[in-house]
Amino acid sequence: MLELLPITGFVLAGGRSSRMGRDKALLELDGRTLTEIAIGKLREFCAEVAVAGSREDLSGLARVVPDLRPGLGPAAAVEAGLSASTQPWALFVPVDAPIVPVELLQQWAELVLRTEAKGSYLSVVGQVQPAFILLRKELGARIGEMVGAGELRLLRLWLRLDVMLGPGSLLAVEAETLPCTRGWTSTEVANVFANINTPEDWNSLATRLGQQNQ
Ligand SMILES: Nc1nc2c(ncn2[C@@H]2O[C@H](COP(=O)(O)OP(=O)(O)OP(=O)(O)O)[C@@H](O)[C@H]2O)c(=O)[nH]1
Repeated sequence: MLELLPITGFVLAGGRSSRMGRDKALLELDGRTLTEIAIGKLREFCAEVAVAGSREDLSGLARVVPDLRPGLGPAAAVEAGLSASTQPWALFVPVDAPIVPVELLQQWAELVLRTEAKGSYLSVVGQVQPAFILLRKELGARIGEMVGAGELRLLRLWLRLDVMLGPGSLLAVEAETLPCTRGWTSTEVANVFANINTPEDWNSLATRLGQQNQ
């Protein structure tokens, strides 16, 4: 069994799922919802696991932390999560990226927690994955100010935070450099981050996994 890290792991499970046309958090793969799949991964290495979103319907699965500013997107969920975290670090993963390997998340977190960094984001062949977020809890107030000032796009939030905290404070980790992706092509690495936004994305994932869409 892996050692649990001092992290509250949040599954980002709010949002409108408008492109999908049905609630992405409740889609099922192999008899488990995407929320259950994400929670299961975080439980393997995070000391606490919670759902970020105004989702009382998911409260049977884990502690639910409602958005402080509902309807404003994932940045507002990050604000709420940092404030509610019981651990010194908070990790956020989107519910709609169900095939990201747990080893990748865990190896990323272990690497970051060994550094002095204040936070980290993952990147894949030069592309930032803005919804995979690891931040020290102490950044909650600053993030709250930024979100309160209308900075709701995660990518812009990262850029501003980078400037505000100074060089080296945020660690960009390339997923290709983690031990668990050794020997993978860059396409294979990028593929595991593919998130599910539309029925077409969902069907092609199900086809790829050789499973029946439910
Ligand atoms: N807690 C919370 N999570 C959100 C919110 N908006 C999006 N998310 C989550 O963030 C991740 C990425 O969401 P998107 O696909 O960009 O947005 P979405 O609203 O779910 O879907 P669309 O309506 O199709 O854009 C998913 O895991 C969502 O569940 C929000 O307002 N609150």
